[in-house]
Amino acid sequence: MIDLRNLTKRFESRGAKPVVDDISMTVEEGELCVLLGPSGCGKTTTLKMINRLVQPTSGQILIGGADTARFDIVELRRRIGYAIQQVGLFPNMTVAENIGLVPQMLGWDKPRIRARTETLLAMVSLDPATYMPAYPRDLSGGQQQRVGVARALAADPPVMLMDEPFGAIDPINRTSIQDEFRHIQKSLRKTVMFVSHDIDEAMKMGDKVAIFRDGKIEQMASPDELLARPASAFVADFVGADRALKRLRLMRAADAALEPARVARCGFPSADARALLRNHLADTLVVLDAQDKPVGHVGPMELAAGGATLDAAQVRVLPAVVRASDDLRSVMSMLLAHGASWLPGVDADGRFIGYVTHERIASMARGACASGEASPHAIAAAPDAPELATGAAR
Ligand SMILES: Nc1ncnc2c1ncn2[C@@H]1O[C@H](COP(=O)(O)OP(=O)(O)OP(=O)(O)O)[C@@H](O)[C@H]1O
Repeated sequence: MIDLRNLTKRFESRGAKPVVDDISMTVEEGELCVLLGPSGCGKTTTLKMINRLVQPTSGQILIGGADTARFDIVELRRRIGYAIQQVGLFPNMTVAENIGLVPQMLGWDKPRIRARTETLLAMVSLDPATYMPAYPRDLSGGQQQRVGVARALAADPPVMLMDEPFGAIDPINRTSIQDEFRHIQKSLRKTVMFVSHDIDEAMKMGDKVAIFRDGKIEQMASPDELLARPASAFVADFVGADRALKRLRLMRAADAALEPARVARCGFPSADARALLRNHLADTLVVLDAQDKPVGHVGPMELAAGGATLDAAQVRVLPAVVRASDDLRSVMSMLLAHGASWLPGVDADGRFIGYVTHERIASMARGACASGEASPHAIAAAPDAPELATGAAR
């Protein structure tokens, strides 16, 4: 846990006005907190006070409940991993030597350092055999930043400070390293303070986001809370006019899927299928195969044109399916691309989990439907609805 209490920093050259002004905040163990705000608002200075690259003017910094002012500075820095945009790899050392530096200072033996270096390189998706003997000049900017992250993790510090660590990476590689780092951070339960300029990065990475303004914290909250309820005009402005769309990125198709029982299968009585449509005030049924995977859909017209039971020839092709883990912004974009008002959601095995509709997503973006609440158009099955597909309902 990182606990900042009434932390203030004044630089003499900057006069009486503090650049960090009496801030208090707590980052719980295993949490990643992003410091976000305009240039010059004191984010980096806050970070640097934690590992004492900058000496606080006043206030307290506690790590794991202990006041860091009492720690020996070398010991303090060994306990805190630090990754910065400029990376700062030593050019005359190999990648392995760069990563092994702190473990070596801690007196680890060579086999342990080698094993750790191999694990960390694999973790950041760099092949250990190829990259351990390489020099920083042999690597791209993005690869250097990956090594920088591996080095910050080397001695397994409980706390990590990261200052725009992915800032120099192109957007495509940045997305993948953000995903990888978030996965590593969650699985290793590192407590991380992460400075960013990038609102999308902050919303994606942070358990909490602290919005800084002129050395003060304007609002600290979860990404969803910040987007849904910005505490001030400054925060609303900062998170952007498209905050409803940004919120959609934080939500998954699984949270939006509705009416998993509104389904049919080939061979089912057409009269029952029509009754199911009536009872749900719906104009379509997803048709499932024996494994509960969507194979198409039918509406009243197909049912009217067919015989007594539903036949494969009546089933219309689905334009696409949505995976449960897809974020709702991507789903919205799929709906628009296909000109569809809904698409079937499927789980990791391809089994139907429900309808993901345009209306439901719009309603979630507005915040009208917290997950779990019924959407206004979700009409529950009437008690006399035929039990066409109990096997598919979940
Ligand atoms: N050593 C220093 N001496 C004097 N002023 C400094 C020093 N370090 C930082 N500052 C000033 O303190 C203010 C806050 O700087 P800081 O680097 O913490 O901001 P930031 O929010 O991290 O900005 P950015 O996003 O641009 O990195 C700035 O106005 C900066 O010029």
